[in-house]
Amino acid sequence: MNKPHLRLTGVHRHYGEGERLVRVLEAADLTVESGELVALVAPSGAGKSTLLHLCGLLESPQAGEIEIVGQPTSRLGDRARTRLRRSTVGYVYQFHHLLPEFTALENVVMPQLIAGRSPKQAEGRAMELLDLLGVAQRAEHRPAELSGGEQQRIAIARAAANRPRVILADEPTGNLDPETSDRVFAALEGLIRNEGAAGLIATHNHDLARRADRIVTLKNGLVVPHTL
Ligand SMILES: Nc1ncnc2c1ncn2[C@@H]1O[C@H](COP(=O)(O)OP(=O)(O)OP(=O)(O)O)[C@@H](O)[C@H]1O
Repeated sequence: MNKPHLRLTGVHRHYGEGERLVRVLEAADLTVESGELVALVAPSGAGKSTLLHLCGLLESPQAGEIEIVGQPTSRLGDRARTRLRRSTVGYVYQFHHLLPEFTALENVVMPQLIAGRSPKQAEGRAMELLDLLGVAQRAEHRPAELSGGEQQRIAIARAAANRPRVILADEPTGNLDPETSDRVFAALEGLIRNEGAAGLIATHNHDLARRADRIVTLKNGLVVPHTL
């Protein structure tokens, strides 16, 4: 049975104060179930990155609750938040942020070693993911030796390495050509569905957004259903 792996209830997030006050989210609600892919489409400055940062426990709301796999996070201290984030959330950025001095394989192994997996287990999982994403033959290459699409698929493998229950992606195909965007999106989509993660992907690409189970946008500080 599907369970919500990600749930936001009454979330407020604003920046600045007085004349500089920017209200981004006001009592926003959002639920993403296991294995569900939700596309977030909204104009620049609407608050997509803010919403993803909140879901990924990289920022905190001023009010409201964010639950990850049923665990409320508003009262967690910094260490507990970091632990929960590392064990449950995979984050893919527009620019891959791979470590340049390490190979593709090492980049995917690293977060698993931090999570306490043995090097052998970590390598096995990393190769399985690189294979699934069609970049296994690039395992020993460093990021600078890879194309943009390959780098991004390795970043997806890294985000998925610890079997996160929540996969968040902020414009993951923003700097890729249409064909590569398609492959990268398909890779993310496959992982979310096969591994039963809750997926939230911000994208400006309407064709890709239409492949999601649902599309949402941000309006008057709320997360609302959207049709393209
Ligand atoms: N640290 C901050 N301090 C002040 N204002 C901020 C901060 N972070 C974001 N904002 C403001 O919050 C609003 C939402 O920003 P956000 O980056 O979430 O938008 P976005 O939809 O991701 O935009 P884009 O598509 O251009 O990346 C913007 O008006 C932005 O200026």
